[in-house]
Amino acid sequence: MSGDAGRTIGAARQAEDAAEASLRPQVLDEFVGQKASRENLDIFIRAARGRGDALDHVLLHGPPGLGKTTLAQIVARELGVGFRATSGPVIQRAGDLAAILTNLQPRDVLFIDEIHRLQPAIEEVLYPAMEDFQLDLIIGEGPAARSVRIDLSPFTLVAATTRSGLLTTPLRDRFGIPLRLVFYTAEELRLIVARGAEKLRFALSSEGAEEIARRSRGTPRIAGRLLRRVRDFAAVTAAGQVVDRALADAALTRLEVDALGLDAMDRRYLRRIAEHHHGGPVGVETLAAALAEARDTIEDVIEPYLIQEGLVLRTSRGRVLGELGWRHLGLVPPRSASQLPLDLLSDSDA
Ligand SMILES: Nc1ncnc2c1ncn2[C@@H]1O[C@H](COP(=O)(O)OP(=O)(O)OP(=O)(O)O)[C@@H](O)[C@H]1O
Repeated sequence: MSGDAGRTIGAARQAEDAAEASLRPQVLDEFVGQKASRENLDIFIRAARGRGDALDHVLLHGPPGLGKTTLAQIVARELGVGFRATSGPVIQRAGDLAAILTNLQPRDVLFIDEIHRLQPAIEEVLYPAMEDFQLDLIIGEGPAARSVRIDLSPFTLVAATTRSGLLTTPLRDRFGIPLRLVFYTAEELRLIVARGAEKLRFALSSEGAEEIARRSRGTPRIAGRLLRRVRDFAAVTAAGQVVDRALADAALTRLEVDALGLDAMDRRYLRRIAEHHHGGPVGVETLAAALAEARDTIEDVIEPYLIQEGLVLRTSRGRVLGELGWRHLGLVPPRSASQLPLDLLSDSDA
């Protein structure tokens, strides 16, 4: 029974992944938004290509679904080199990383997702590999152990993390090109949605695209997902019609995506702070336990957008519901909530 359920979820996930891949931009020019990062990358890629060198190592950081994997693939394509992908938690032993590194061709791109989850011992193997394209391995154990040095082809490490604050300083310092990805504007997302609809041969009006974009939490991955769900909804309820704003709104409302683009989980989070903690401050661990979510999910997936939109504030004493948060829930903020705490934490203090 559980095996079947696992297969079903696996199959659904695979279908979603395939649908997502079909919407991925292939070259830098097709990549919408992230102007500063895109322009910097463009210059560094041209320079590396001109010199025939490997591009310097790139660190992409920012919330999930903003295009880190997509950009890494584009970097390899623009450089005209091979692309190899892995992720921090998958690399269990130094030998796993050594096998990947020794198989790279000159100037290849190695993408490591979730690099903040790399084990410290493996991180140490990465330092000389990144700096001098050399691998120092210990072979054998005890008195017979000896160290061997292997030369690697020059390569580019493109690493992604949702939390650059969790990286050790020596690792962070080894990336010559650190790029921070930010939430997309509604206009950028409208363009992504309109192009996606074109690729899916789905008749969506400009206002329909705008409605989906506005409710995508600043995130292309969510925009792509909502676009596919609106298409499903329209195919059943309004076959053959151009999907306009009203139809998009009806589909999104049915999906419980509200006017600000928040989903049921976002609202549970906000309501918890309002109703159980009088608007906060409340610690993230307390919220995670109450909502039965991992702390990482709260901090990486739920909070960044709510904080950016001013619905929630992060203070040294915990999370506080902002006035907008109260209003969004249709509640009146208690008088003290309008006095903003002065000890707000900056983005990097997690
Ligand atoms: N700038 C963009 N223009 C168009 N589509 C984009 C853009 N960025 C991302 N996408 C789309 O959003 C989806 C998610 O992108 P991607 O997998 O690269 O995100 P990510 O930041 O690597 O997320 P995660 O770190 O969670 O894997 C992809 O389907 C991709 O097509």
